[in-house]
Amino acid sequence: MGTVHADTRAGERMGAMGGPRHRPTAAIRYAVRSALADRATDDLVLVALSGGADSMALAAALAAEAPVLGLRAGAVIVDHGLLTDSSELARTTAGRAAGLGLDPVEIVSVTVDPTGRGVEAAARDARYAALSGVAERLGASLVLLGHTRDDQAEQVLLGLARGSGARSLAGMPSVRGIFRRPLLGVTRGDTRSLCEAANLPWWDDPMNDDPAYLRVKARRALADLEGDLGPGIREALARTADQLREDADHLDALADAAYATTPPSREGANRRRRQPLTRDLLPLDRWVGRAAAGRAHPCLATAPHRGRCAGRPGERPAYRRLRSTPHRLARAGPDPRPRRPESVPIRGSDRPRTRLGWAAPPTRTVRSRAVDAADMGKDLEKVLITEEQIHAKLEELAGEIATEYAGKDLLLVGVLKGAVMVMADLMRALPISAPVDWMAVSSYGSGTKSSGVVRILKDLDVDITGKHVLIVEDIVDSGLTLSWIRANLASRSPASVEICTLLRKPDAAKVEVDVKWVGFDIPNEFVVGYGLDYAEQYRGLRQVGTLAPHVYS
Ligand SMILES: O=P(O)(O)OC[C@H]1O[C@H](OP(=O)(O)OP(=O)(O)O)[C@H](O)[C@@H]1O
Ligand code: HPA
Repeated sequence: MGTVHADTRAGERMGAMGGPRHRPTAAIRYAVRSALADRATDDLVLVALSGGADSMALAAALAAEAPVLGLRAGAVIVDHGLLTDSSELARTTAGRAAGLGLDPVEIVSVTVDPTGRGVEAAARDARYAALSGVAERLGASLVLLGHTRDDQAEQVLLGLARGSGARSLAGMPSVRGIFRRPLLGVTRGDTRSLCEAANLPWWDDPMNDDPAYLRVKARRALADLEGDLGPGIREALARTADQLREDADHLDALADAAYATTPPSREGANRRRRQPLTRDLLPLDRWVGRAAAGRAHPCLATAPHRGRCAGRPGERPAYRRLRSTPHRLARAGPDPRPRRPESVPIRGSDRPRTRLGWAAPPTRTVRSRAVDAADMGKDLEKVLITEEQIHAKLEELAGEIATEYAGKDLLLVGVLKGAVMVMADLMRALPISAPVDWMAVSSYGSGTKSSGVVRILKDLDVDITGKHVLIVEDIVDSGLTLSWIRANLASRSPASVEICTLLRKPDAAKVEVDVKWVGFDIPNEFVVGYGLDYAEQYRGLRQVGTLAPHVYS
């Protein structure tokens, strides 16, 4: 890496740039000024400089605009080492950048390893990594890239040829992380024109003429198309990219919203298939993601499905591909792989798992069998809270709750299934009458890990706008469920949202939840009874306790 310092001729160069009456110069300077408008005084902005006309014009505009906006401006030249004279070219370009008044100017040498993906992709990855690295080291807040409308048109054409959906037709975004592309609205002709007006030399990368590269092929194809279809083709393709980007963003936003309200896919592919498409569609990319990890029905683990998910973080599979998934499942029939045994092994943990991934006492296997009611008590190792204690506590809480909500429009919201007992007894203890509604939720978590993101399995039947909502729960353990539910309900414009829980494990808290009424704080042990289950058993116990080791063996 080398550093070249600025010379003092920058002002002269700027004066020679063509001035406001030179249309391409004005357009490029305006584009750069707009891209910098949100920067704070003294921010450092870098330009990624290849030495070609596009990036030289961008560098000149940055050098002219930055001082006006109170910003610092520098340049980074990435030497890909792909040409024999690449280091000399890099040095020359650095000298030109310094001549524009950019400071600092840095050259970064990268190694391009094309194995398995081609030179273009490997060079791009190496370049972006190098640019990010320099920006971070220098504390730059932005890196400007010199892609023009012509590059955008080529990008869209390449996306069209790939046939891979809206996101790839959306072309290059003008903003991605620290990178900005201010010149997407100007043409390659404009950048050359600015360079000529400013008497700025540039060099043409011979790789830009090598038909071995896809981009060069696209450039030539576009030139042909322009001949046949008229000169507006580049602009039209770039406009298509803008429109499709908005569409793709909107679909992503719809997908996120749908995730928040669609039932989960716990029970497997066959059940999911029966759900209506509208609700089913967007969570299907979760299925496709599972396919990538080999966990879903094997018919989903095909290359296209995998390919759309794996290795492209942040990109969703195309709508059409998702839409085909239920049909694939329907055609493929049941999963041919051996089914899980009836017993459910407890993976990766010595505690049973809930929907949010917490665990319980030493455990190997849970038999999914009915437990004789008479045996339930025998399966307890220790009773932590007796039936009498529970009822006394609920009477006490009910009194406080009645005082708090006297004369108010109260709605009790129970969280299925564990809260059934608490709700039933609390309602009967309440001296006021209040309607009740239920929610059922499930975590997005996979395996024994929870993301803490919850999905609604069953939503409330009623609108809670203006109502005082009291969430009634059996237990607050990690707090993840309740903090999510509370935030979700709070977003529906109720008059208030409070929580009442019979049990709380202060030592298990992963997030702080403000619980207004707590029956008992208990130690961080796995408990059952009074609505709380272990593998769906023991909910009917009248007391709360811990299970004996023989249950887990
Ligand atoms: O504080 P957290 O770690 O989020 O755990 C609390 C949640 O766990 C229990 O539900 P569970 O997932 O066992 O479902 P269930 O009510 O159907 O038994 C309980 O009813 C809470 O909703
Ligand atoms: N037991 C049963 N269900 C639970 C628990 C527990 O300790 N914590 C959260 N859900």
